[in-house]
Amino acid sequence: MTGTVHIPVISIGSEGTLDDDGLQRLTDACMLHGFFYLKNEKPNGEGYHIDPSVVSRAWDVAKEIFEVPQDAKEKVNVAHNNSNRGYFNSLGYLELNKDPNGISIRDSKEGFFFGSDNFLAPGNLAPEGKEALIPDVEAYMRMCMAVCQDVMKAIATTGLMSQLQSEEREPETFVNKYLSDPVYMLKLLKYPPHDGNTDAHTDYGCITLLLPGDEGLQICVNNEWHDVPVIPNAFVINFGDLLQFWSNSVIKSTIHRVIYRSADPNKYRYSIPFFMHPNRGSQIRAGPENVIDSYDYVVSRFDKTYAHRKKAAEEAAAAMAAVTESAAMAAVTESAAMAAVTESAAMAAVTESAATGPSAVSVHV
Ligand SMILES: O=C(O)CCC(=O)C(=O)O
Ligand SMILES: [Fe+2]
Repeated sequence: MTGTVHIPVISIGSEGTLDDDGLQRLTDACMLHGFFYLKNEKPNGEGYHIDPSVVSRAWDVAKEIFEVPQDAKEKVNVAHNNSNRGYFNSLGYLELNKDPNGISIRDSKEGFFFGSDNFLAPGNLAPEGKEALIPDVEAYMRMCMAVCQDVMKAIATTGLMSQLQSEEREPETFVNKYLSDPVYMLKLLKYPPHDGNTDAHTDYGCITLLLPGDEGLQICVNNEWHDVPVIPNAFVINFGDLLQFWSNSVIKSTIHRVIYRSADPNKYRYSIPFFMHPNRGSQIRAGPENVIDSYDYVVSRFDKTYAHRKKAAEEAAAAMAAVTESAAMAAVTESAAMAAVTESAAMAAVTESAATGPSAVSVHV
């Protein structure tokens, strides 16, 4: 069942700040469903926070990158690397469905993963012949990062994150400590016209900035599904599980999904979600005894969600175990060698002392 829910609309101008009305709407959005629309302009319609030409290039790339034969996509499949970059389809999902009514919809989209250099391993991928598209995606990601930093700065000032120390609520201090070099990733997604789906889920991290190319996004409120209609030239922003944890559940990470059905058999749905998380090494506090490492948390969610990541995590754990074992073996060998050296020194000393009679040299073995 679908109906409408209140999703605030907030305008942000080129300088990235919000007026009092914007801050109030942001507070409402955080506490209500953790979803809001972000208009890419000041309330009076002037000034762009994200350059429209960068957005328009991102759309061009989203469409063009899929226009290669399937085997060219498969050559850059995420399963072939440990950096979670490249092509994926929904065959590899392990954990998604969070529909409170237990209804699972077959995830049917395909996509390309991109990310910041500090996520797993640097270097973005595109199919052979499409490598020139990568800088446009990277430019778009940097723009998204700046917007998400501004939204997070504003949130830090609202008092909704009660675990922040008082000086951390100061926007520049907050950004310098937690978001100066954030971990981020982006997906270019393509949904088929007849049954384009993303199964019910919550996002993992802090903040998601979505460019939805068409209708289909829904959020789950009180066990019922509600449409999130497209507003032209507006992004949809929502918050993830890490921010919910960080704010002691004051900021909501709401279950959402995509169900796309087009009457036009040629009308695919494209969308571009961008996900941002704190700097590597950030310790996220929800209470004195409740602290997690943001990066470990995000990677562990990836490892649970995707078959290729689960495999990579298992291989990494096996490699770690082998290293630990060989280090243990080396330590054993070394200590045997040390013992042999010590023993032979002792023997030499004994021999020497036997030859020279009692001496002041004491030998510890
Ligand atoms: O495609 C969309 O509109 C939303 C996708 C989404 O929720 C996600 O990738 O986390
Ligand atoms: Fe999502």
